[in-house]
Amino acid sequence: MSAPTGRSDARHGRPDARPARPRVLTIAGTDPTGGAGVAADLKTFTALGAYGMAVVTAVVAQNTHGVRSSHVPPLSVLRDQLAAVADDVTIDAVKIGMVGTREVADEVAAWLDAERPPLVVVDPVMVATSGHRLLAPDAEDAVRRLVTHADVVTPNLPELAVLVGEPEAATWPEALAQATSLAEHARVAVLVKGGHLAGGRSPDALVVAGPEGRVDVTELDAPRIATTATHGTGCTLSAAVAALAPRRPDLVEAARDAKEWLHGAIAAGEALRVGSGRGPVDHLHAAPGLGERRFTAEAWDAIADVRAACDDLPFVRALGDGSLDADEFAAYVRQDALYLAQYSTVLARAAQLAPTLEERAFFARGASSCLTIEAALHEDWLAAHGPRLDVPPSPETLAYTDALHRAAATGDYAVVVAAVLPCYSVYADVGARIARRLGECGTPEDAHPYGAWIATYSDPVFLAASDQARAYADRAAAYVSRATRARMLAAFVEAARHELAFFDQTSRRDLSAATRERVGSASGQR
Ligand SMILES: Nc1ncnc2c1ncn2[C@@H]1O[C@H](COP(=O)(O)OP(=O)(O)OP(=O)(O)O)[C@@H](O)[C@H]1O
Ligand SMILES: Cc1ncc(COP(=O)(O)O)c(N)n1
Repeated sequence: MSAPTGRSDARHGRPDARPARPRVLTIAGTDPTGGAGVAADLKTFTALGAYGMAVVTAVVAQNTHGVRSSHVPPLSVLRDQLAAVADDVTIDAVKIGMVGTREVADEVAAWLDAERPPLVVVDPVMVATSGHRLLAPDAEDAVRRLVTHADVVTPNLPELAVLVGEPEAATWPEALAQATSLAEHARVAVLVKGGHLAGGRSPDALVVAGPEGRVDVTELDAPRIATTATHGTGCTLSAAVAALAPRRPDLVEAARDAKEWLHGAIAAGEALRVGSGRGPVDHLHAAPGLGERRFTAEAWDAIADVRAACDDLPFVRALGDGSLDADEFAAYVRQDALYLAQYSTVLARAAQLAPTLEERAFFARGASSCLTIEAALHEDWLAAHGPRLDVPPSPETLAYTDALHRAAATGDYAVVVAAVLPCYSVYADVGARIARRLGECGTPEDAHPYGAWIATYSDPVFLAASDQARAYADRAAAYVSRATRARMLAAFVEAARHELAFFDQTSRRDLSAATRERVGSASGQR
């Protein structure tokens, strides 16, 4: 089982009242070149769709070559900043970076005790990539205490060694053993970072100690990128976990997405040409640029052939002009009912993975209404228009539902939303054109044999749901890596092609004849 995402919003007692953008606070030091500390954290929050806030613990004169000086303002300055934020703003998550001194660490720990933010990520910053100390040696105990106030701690290998009081791990298994020991003793999830290991991989792992001595280890592996853009990677990863965790079902999903997103940022970092030392990562690598196309606009263009082909299908034409054989229609409806039962479970998965309460509710309602419609199809339409036929799912139905289940199995919300989208949009699109043609012919809906059915295509409630699903897909696509966006597009196109095959199935394999045979043998009438 995965770790919970965090405590409920005890202070405000209204976890459900969270807006779509989590309000995330960083408490950290500065970097005037913008690669690490609060600057990196605020860029990360913004790039990942969170609202960012910052409390400064230390003013650090540093660049891509190293730290020149560091100044920790009087404690009252820290206290006033923390109070100014907490007195006014509901905080959904906190990321803590450089604390610098024992006094700052203890002050922040006391503030966490008083405020109890729903999610706390501690990056136990001790030494910069350049080798300069960012934590006073006598502050290590205070950082160990601070870690016990966190939900997640994100040490690199030297920091992990200090936290557990052992020599630095030389191998990944040693690092995992130390992370397990920290998770068990400090009762905190440990996102241990293997960036300092030698070799071609840069492994991380989320280690969570559960009840009765159980420990869950989720490895998050990635190839090591040959680059100089590694300044601020630790700051960026912990900030990404804080920004994503309020909108992910658990910490595993948040850590996985944070790592994937950071990987893209590291890969794009050198192209920024910032500084001549170890440069920053590109926090904007996955953000939609000005004028960049929405995912659904791109996806819609990618299935232009499918949409045109739908209009030309004999089934769609006959449905539109009312000449469709009633048995053929019944065979289609039966497959639709079988499809909807499966589609419902995939919508339920989307609800489970959805980042916001609003999206969770939307997809859960969708899952529920699929079952209602499916039951109605059985009870009403098939009962009224022919005997109930327990036909198995057709190859087209199976192929479509298998593709949807595969998308659901990725556990990636963005991919699942893309896969379920054609059932909304292609259906609405084809239906709108059939309904328009009906209107142009002057045929009233109630005079058309399938008028009631066609009316469901253009039902305003269904069209609004279709628009909403599109908006959610665009929102999901705005904060994913290019690789995930490509997976979204592939899932969308595949599902759209299955929509086409689904519409075509009765004419293609003459299910109507098979249906007639069954009807004949079942009822002895034809
Ligand atoms: N060259 C690289 N290629 C791919 N991923 C990397 C690379 N270097 C670091 N990472 C990743 O960046 C994150 C930070 O790792 P690292 O172990 O360097 O932490 P850190 O030392 O706290 O970072 P910082 O450089 O900010 O001090 C981890 O997710 C790690 O796997
Ligand atoms: C204010 C601040 N916080 C953290 C780091 C660590 O980042 P890195 O190890 O990449 O230099 C830093 N350099 N400055």
